[in-house]
Amino acid sequence: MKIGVIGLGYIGLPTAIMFASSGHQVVGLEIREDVVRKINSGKAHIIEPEINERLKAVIAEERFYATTRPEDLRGVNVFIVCVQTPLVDDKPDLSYVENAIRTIAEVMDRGALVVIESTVPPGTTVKMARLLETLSGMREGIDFYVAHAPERVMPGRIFRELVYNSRIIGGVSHKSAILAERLYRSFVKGEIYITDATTAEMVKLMENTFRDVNIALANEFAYLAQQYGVNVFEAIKLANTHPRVNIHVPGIGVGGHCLPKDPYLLLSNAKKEFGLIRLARRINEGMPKIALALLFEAFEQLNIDLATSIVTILGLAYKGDTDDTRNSPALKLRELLEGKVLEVRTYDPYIRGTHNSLEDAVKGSDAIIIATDHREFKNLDWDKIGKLMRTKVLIDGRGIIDRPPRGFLFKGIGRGDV
Ligand SMILES: NC(=O)c1ccc[n+]([C@@H]2O[C@H](COP(=O)([O-])OP(=O)(O)OC[C@H]3O[C@@H](n4cnc5c(N)ncnc54)[C@H](O)[C@@H]3O)[C@@H](O)[C@H]2O)c1
Ligand SMILES: CC(=O)N[C@@H]1[C@@H](OP(=O)(O)OP(=O)(O)OC[C@H]2O[C@@H](n3ccc(=O)[nH]c3=O)[C@H](O)[C@@H]2O)O[C@H](CO)[C@@H](O)[C@@H]1O
Repeated sequence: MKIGVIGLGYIGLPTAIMFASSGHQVVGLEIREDVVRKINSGKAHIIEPEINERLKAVIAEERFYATTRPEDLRGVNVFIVCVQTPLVDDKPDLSYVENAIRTIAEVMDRGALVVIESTVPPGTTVKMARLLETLSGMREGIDFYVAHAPERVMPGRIFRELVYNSRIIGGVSHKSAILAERLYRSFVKGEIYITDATTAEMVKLMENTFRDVNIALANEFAYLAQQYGVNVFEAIKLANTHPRVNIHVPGIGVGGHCLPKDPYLLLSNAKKEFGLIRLARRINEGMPKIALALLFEAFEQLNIDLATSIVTILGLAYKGDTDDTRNSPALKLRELLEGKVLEVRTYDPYIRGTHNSLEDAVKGSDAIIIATDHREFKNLDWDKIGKLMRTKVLIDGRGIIDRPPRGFLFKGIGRGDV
């Protein structure tokens, strides 16, 4: 097959590489010129295990290249849409998907298969198929085919999960789903389940909403544990010994491109709702404030003047071992602190523009707030760090410190025991 992948981000680039290494000829269309240049030089612009080796291999075999020119998609049999679907002013911004569809309409031949991998509100894939019909004058299910194949991979494990995860494929027509199933079989070893496009859209959104609501429940438990003098992590470990209980991990918040917006995408086309999903969102969005309250409490206990204090945030990424800062609670925390304290510093080994070294970031600082569970932060030498600080306050927003380090005033989300 000749495949065109539209949007070479966290999902599109690994997907393009995967199809190319499974024997297809792949062209990646990307609007960002800097990204195209970097990719064609054999270097990925995102952090993901194995990505650079795999990218170099498919470029060397001449199975893949990136381009900004839509004309390069002429002659393609399969289009895969992997563009972003963010929220803007609390509403889904589907303009990237729509633009991709308009590009496809200009270059698509009869018989083409169009797969939307981007996460979209229920009803979008059918709407996009109708738009393609209007723009091309051809009929879906007869002249061209449209399916939704939502992506379920977890950053950090993308190349493994692309192969071994099960997939849901929803066709606008049944034939579209069958064609898409055949396509994904070129590398998927997991199950492939076929359904209609709107069900597939809802399944994807339900999965992420399930996770978000469960994290909100864990966060509520953490807040209660703080008041009851309980270590919530110990309590969760014990509760999870029940055969039907699986409480998630509480923390400073829920970031990333997906979980903070997918529950809203799920609600966006509905007229009525019960409110649970929205409440869970509000709880998770409010968690940076809970971490901040712990900091203020600690400063009050030590009589530290907030206005002249220096606070260091460890981690800017939305979760451990990634460089992705989209919707990161650490950014929200920084925003909340700015203007209230004398200086807010950040250190993230994966992110340029933060302090160059941990030592640099903590020297003379009054407090450290752990906002990301990077591997590097799990076994730090707290004695050494403490010696560099002006005042030794440590707030754990990610439950990665089991025993409070000596000499520190330690507080943590869910740590009512300290
Ligand atoms: N990141 C994840 O972990 C993840 C996992 C599963 C599903 N998803 C979903 O997949 C989709 C993509 O997410 P992502 O994280 O890869 O986003 P991303 O922002 O990393 O990548 C999207 C890319 O598409 C490009 N683009 C936008 N419009 C374009 C156009 N018209 N033509 C060519 N290129 C265009 C952008 O420049 C960008 O590089 C979203 O809907 C997301 O919800 C993401
Ligand atoms: C249903 C599901 O599994 N979906 C996954 C999810 O992937 P993700 O990269 O967004 O990763 P998460 O691990 O969910 O983290 C998000 C944020 O929640 C915080 N968190 C997490 C677990 C917890 O118990 N307590 C927390 O506080 C964490 O720190 C981070 O800020 O969406 C992708 C895109 O759709 C999916 O493809 C992928 O399958």
